[in-house]
Amino acid sequence: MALLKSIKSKLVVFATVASLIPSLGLGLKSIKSKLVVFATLATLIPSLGLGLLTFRQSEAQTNANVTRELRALTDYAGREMEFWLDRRAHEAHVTAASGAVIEALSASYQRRADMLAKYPGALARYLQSVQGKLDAIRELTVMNASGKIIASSAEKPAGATLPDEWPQNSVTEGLVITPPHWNEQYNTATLSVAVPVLSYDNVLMGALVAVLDLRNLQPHLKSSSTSPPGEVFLLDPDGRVLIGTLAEGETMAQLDGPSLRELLARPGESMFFKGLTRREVIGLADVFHEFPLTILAERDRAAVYGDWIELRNMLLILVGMLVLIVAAAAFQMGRSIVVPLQRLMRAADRIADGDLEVRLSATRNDEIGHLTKVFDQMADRLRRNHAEIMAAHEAMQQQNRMLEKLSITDSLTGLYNRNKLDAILADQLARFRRTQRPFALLMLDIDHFKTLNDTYGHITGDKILAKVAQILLQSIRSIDYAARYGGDEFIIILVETYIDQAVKTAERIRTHVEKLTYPAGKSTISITVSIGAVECRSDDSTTTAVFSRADNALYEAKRAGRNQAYFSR
Ligand SMILES: Nc1nc2c(ncn2[C@@H]2O[C@H](COP(=O)(O)OP(=O)(O)OP(=O)(O)O)[C@@H](O)[C@H]2O)c(=O)[nH]1
Repeated sequence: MALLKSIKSKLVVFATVASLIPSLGLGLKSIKSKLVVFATLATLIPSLGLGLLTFRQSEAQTNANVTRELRALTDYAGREMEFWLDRRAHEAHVTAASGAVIEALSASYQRRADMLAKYPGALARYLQSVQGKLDAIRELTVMNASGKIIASSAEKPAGATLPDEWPQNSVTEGLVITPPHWNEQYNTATLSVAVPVLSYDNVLMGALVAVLDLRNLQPHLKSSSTSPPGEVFLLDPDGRVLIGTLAEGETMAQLDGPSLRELLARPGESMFFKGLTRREVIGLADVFHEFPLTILAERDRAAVYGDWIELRNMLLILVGMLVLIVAAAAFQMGRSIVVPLQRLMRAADRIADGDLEVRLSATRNDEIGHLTKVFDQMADRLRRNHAEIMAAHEAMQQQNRMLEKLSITDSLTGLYNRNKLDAILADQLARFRRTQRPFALLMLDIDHFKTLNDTYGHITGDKILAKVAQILLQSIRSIDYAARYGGDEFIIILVETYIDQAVKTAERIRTHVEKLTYPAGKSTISITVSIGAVECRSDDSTTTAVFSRADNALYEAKRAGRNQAYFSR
């Protein structure tokens, strides 16, 4: 039973732990663990509930059946005992009514010395002969009315202590039974039956006491064919076993006090207790009405409930396995939902982080597969839109760059325009103030350009302007600036340059321009430039001041005959 109990408790603990593990491990936050817990509970509660309910009912039914059978056993034993006693009483009555007994007691009663001397021996032999024929009787003793033993079948008659009221009882009831007890002399459980011996004229002369061997009753306690299974015992008032139906060799202990008291307190009611063989039994007691004798019927509990317990354990194992299977299926189902969802979540996170190169391939045809497909389409559309936006952005940036360039470029020559020139000059002036490193400014003007225009036309004039711009760009460093100031005037800013170096650059430009020849029909155009050069000074408070000084220098160059560079410090 201890083993079965432990299996049962293990299963209960297992089922509880199995249902708790996912919830403990995952804190019931994920869909997966929620599904597992739900499926486990949905399986565990109805199957365990229904199963246990059924088993409770079947246990109650089994209990009722066993109780009924045990009652049948005690009833049967009680009836058999009564029959047996009746038969023994009858045998005692017949013996008591025999002439030998009556005459012997008559002699004693009449105090006839001759008879008294003759009868005891003869009576004893008679009693021995009768007792020898009756299996259930161990001793027959004849007593006179005052309780004195007249004769006995036994050498040492056990005698009997007859109750004080015996003479009356014996006449009226005809029978006195002493409580059964363990008889050391005969080494068996016995009880004594005393029947009155009456004279022929119905006067009580004495009694015949028969000592009955209860072992003789033992085969009658249970019917081998009709009695239900179980063992029957007769107990004395202290709970000691007098006889029982147990097979020979089975050792029997005394019933423990509390169990005995409880059994006696509820006669006919079954209960579980440690039986006489120290095994767990279900049993009930009945009290014999004639005298203090308890009839105990019991059955081995394992034998009664063995099948039931096995079935219950099977149910628990089945439920445990069912829970495991369902939990595993739910876990798998949860996984099949959660894993693709996690894939989708990771992909969504990557998109949220700006990585649009996410592609999921939908391998399933269910809702998740549909969701994955839609997600892929959305990501595709997002990629296309993003590419379009990026292309538009790039185009816009290019346009902006072009616009920016146009806004600072002279369209005819490709040099910086006047606006940009103003900004560059302001910047250089500020830089000079910061670093005290001067820059130089060259102002150029094509000589007699009006005449050239007038002679060869404006288009040729434009081409000459572009050629001069080209020479300017080729003549300066990459850090320097060249701009068209307006009409046929150009400005060059030489960064971190003193006037001496500036004059050299101006001279180089002048020479290049002078050497320039441009074909125009049959003739060739040659041009010259006049250049005014200045170095910025600390008293140049504005860009206009620098321009003004450069303009003056140019004017001086023109005035000096053109095709020359003039500088002022
Ligand atoms: N082809 C062409 N001519 C221009 C352009 N802008 C201005 N001009 C002309 O350039 C001429 C400039 O003449 P000026 O600088 O005043 O006089 P000049 O003939 O060069 O004489 P000096 O400068 O004194 O040597 C004018 O006739 C303008 O019409 C232009 O973009 N293209």
